[in-house]
This record gives sequence, C-alpha cells and structure tokens, in this order.
Amino acid sequence: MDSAGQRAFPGGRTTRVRPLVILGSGGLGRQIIGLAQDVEQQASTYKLLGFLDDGVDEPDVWGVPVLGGDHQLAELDARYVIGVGLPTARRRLADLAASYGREPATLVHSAAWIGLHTSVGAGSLIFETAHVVAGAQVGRHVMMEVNTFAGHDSRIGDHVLLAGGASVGARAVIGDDVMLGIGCIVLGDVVVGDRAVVGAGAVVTKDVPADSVVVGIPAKETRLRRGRITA
Ligand SMILES: CC(=O)SCCNC(=O)CCNC(=O)[C@H](O)C(C)(C)COP(=O)(O)OP(=O)(O)OC[C@H]1O[C@@H](n2cnc3c(N)ncnc32)[C@H](O)[C@@H]1OP(=O)(O)O
Repeated sequence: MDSAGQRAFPGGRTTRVRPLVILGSGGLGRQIIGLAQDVEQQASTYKLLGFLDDGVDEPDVWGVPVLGGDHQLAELDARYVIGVGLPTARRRLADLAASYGREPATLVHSAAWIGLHTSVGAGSLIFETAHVVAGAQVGRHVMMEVNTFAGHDSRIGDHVLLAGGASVGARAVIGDDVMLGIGCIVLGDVVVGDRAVVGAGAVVTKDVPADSVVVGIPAKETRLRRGRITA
C-alpha cells in the first residue's frame, strides 16, 4: 500500500484501501477479525484499524487496538461493521453511525457461497461456509454466521442475526430485527415477523407473528422467562 492508501496490482490497476473499525469487541466482534483479515487479503478493500467499544478499558483485544468508545466513530474517517449480535443493538448502532454520517462496510468471506441473482445489503457480514443461494435477498446489517443458509428466493430483513447453522428455506421471508438461534430451520414459504426470536434448534413450520418467541419442533410460541435474549 502506498502513502495515499492505494494498493497497486500487476498491470497498473490500483484500489483504494479504506480503514475499517468494528463496533463491539465481544465474542461476535472478535469473530469478525478473521473475516476482515480474509477480505483484506482477497480484495484489499479494507484495512482493520481496531475496535470501538464503550465497555472496554484494555488497549487491545486479541492484539487488535481498542481505539475508544462508539462515539469515536464521529472522529474517524473509517467504514464500520457491527460486532454485536442482538438485532435491536445492531439497529441502534447502525442508527448511531448514520447520525455521524458514516458508511458501513460489507464483508463477504472468500469461502462463503453467493449465488446468482442475489443481493447482500450494506453492512452485512457473510462468514465462511455461509450460503446465499440463487435469488436470495439479504438486507442491511445482517450477520450470517458459519454454516448458515439463505435458500433460493428467500428474503432476509435488516439487522437479522443468523446464528451458526441457522437455515432459511426457499421463498421464506424473514422480517427486520429477527434473531434466528443456533441451528434453527425455517421451512420454505414461511414468514417470520419483525423482531421475532426463533430459539436454538427450533423447526419453524408455519408463520411466526411479529415480536413473538418460538422454540421446539415444531416451533411453538413461548415467552422469554428471563426477559432478555442472550446472544
Ligand atoms: C455466536 C453465537 O453464539 S450467536 C448466539 C446465538 N444464540 C442462540 O442461538 C440462543 C437462542 N436463544 C434461545 O434459544 C433461548 O433459550 C430463548 C431465547 C429461546 C429462550 O430464552 P429464555 O426464555 O430466557 O430461556 P430460559 O433459559 O429461561 O429457559 C426457559 C425454558 O425454555 C426452555 N428453552 C430455552 N431455550 C430453548 C430452546 N431453544 N428450545 C427448547 N426449549 C428451550 C428451557 O429449557 C426452559 O424450560 P423449563 O422451564 O422447562 O426448564
């Protein structure tokens, strides 16, 4: 990379390398380090600067500098990605970043599968072994962890978390701010309403109302006993 932040490729082609920060340095935030490094090596579009995290006093996390709290994003000329899992927190951080005029980065691992006629919204994170199958539309600030699957012609809303192994069947529609727990399956053509939570291991066979919580096989509505979701 030269001093202007450009990287030269054989044949004289250059690309702008943009600084990147991760909002949140917890488990999901740390998971993004490897994703960012893969994108850096494959595409040379981003260079990871560090984390922003209000709750950390350490100078670094896993060797990646902690540059300050979330508000520091206002001062940094950097793209950002969201490193927290809960959809409501993902929405809050996206709104904060937008209020600072910052643009998100979209990171797709070189070992993810992105099919034909698909789209992946700004700020979304597609980890290794995730599959976005032909015709699927993935919204903004979605996190598709390892072994997740968006079936053909499915629609995934904004700020959705697909935890490891979660699968969405063909033509299914997942609303905004939905959490799909580890290893759950949403069958084809099913609609999951905004802000719903699908518990780990659930198999969703019929439509899920907005703001509801479903668990089990077949998935049935329940309520949160602890009043909160742990990501
Ligand atoms: C990288 C990452 O890891 S991202 C993190 C992704 N996180 C997940 O996938 C976790 C998803 N969360 C869950 O599945 C949660 O257990 C929830 C949200 C469905 C339920 O939360 P809570 O109501 O707080 O659960 P709590 O632990 O209090 O359990 C309440 C009851 O539901 C049962 N229960 C909890 N989760 C499930 C589940 N996924 N399937 C079936 N039953 C469940 C419990 O056994 C308990 O039953 P009991 O009263 O008979 O003992």
